Amino acid sequence: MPRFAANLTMMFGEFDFLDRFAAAKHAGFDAVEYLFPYDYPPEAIAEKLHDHGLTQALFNLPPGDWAAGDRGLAALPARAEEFRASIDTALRYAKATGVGRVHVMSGLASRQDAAALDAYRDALRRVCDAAGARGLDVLIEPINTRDMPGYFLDDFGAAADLIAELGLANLKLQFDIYHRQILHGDVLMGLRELASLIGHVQIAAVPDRHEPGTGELDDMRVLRELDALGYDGFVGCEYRPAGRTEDGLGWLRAFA
Ligand SMILES: O=C(O)C(=O)[C@H](O)CO
Ligand SMILES: [Mg+2]
Repeated sequence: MPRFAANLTMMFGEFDFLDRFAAAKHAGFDAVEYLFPYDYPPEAIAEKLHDHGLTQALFNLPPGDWAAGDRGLAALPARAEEFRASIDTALRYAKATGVGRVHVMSGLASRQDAAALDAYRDALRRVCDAAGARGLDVLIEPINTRDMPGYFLDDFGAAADLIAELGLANLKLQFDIYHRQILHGDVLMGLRELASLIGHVQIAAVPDRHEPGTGELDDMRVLRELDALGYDGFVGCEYRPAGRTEDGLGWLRAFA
């Protein structure tokens, strides 16, 4: 049975970030994820997790300067030093929060650019090595280029090929159902074919990224498929609630 994690970057926006932990617990979640914890000291996050009995499911490595347009550093040869420093930062937060996996964003680059591809391979080897020594998995996530134009990793097949090529035991696929449907469709077959590579799943309705069950896919059927495949990892609820977060949780209560 998948375990659901509230994505505190997108959900519970009615509250300040540090108050979203309590709100998620109150709404029935036992786990949380978010994009970045770095605006807050690791101890502050750890305290919230502890106080509310929450498991940290996932967060991302620092992505560079998000406000200036960075969307990760891993495939950017000119930012290799910054990427190395970002691993140390993420691992400090990993230690404090007890998270079991971190997502590495590739950045904006072309996969046809040999230097970018080399930088990406090097970056993944490096982060998998450092994270693996602490028992953590590293995730890569194909992201659709309507939401993130120019994103390097915009193809599930390319992600699977890279994981196979690199052969790193703790490198896994972050299967975001929303991105998969926009990029390729064929969601159930994608889950079946890639099941052995999947280290984390996220869900949102397509195309508006609202609550599951409000878009073009039968999200309940997708979740049942995950269950049938024996997936017992986290499903991050990475959607923007159409209204108050709490009012839109009927889909979750219906599934659980
Ligand atoms: O956008 C997503 O789907 C993600 O999961 C990334 O972590 C951030 O863009
Ligand atoms: Mg995602």
